[in-house]
Amino acid sequence: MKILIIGGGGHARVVADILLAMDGMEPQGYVTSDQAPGTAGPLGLPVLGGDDAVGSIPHDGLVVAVGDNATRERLFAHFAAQGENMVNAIHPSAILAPDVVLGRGCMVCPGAIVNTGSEIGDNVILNTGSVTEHDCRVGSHAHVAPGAKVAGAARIGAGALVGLGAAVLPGVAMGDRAVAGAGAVVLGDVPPGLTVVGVPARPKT
Ligand SMILES: CC(=O)SCCNC(=O)CCNC(=O)[C@H](O)C(C)(C)COP(=O)(O)OP(=O)(O)OC[C@H]1O[C@@H](n2cnc3c(N)ncnc32)[C@H](O)[C@@H]1OP(=O)(O)O
Repeated sequence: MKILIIGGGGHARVVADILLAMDGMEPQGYVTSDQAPGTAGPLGLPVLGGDDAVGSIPHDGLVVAVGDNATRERLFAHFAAQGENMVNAIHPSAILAPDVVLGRGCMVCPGAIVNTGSEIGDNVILNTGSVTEHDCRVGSHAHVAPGAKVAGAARIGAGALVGLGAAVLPGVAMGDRAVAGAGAVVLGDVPPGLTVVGVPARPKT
């Protein structure tokens, strides 16, 4: 499948690396206006042009490769509304239990683990070495950052961020667009939009 990578930053480079490691995926290059079309991009893939170029480049699907949740959500909605095939980029070293339900346009990075009974929405990032335990629900456009751990039956709301190395305890619910800062240990539910930090996690002042 010929795949376009929407974005041109570090996150896009990681998506490119994942697609290159997958069987049957042929990443075509980066869709970004930050560099001139035709420029050689990272990992030997070209810069194809800005978002307007997508319609004129032959492809079978695309991945929105932007780390910021709100921007990724906006771009996902834009391209999904145009009928694009939003494909999942799943590194071969990631481990997903056979019954995991994965949405569209997700990125599952090297070493990420998703255990049995979990349901992952659309456009979610499960970053390097993250653990999403059994029976979790991860809402669309959320991000479980590198090394973060989400314990059994926890709920991660749409557009929420579980920061680098953070831990969310069993059954805890993080609301939509809530943020657990890097290293936080989240013991109780977090209201939508609230940022918590520290051990134990408390609202950021
Ligand atoms: C491949 C990749 O790289 S994926 C990267 C994924 N990204 C992440 O995991 C980043 C997670 N983000 C964080 O942890 C951020 O620090 C946030 C979102 C919690 C806060 O960011 P900001 O709102 O910019 O906060 P800011 O840096 O201004 O700090 C505000 C206060 O919170 C404290 N603080 C910030 N982050 C943390 C944290 N993770 N743990 C404890 N305290 C923190 C600061 O020390 C500061 O305290 P002070 O006012 O007493 O000096």
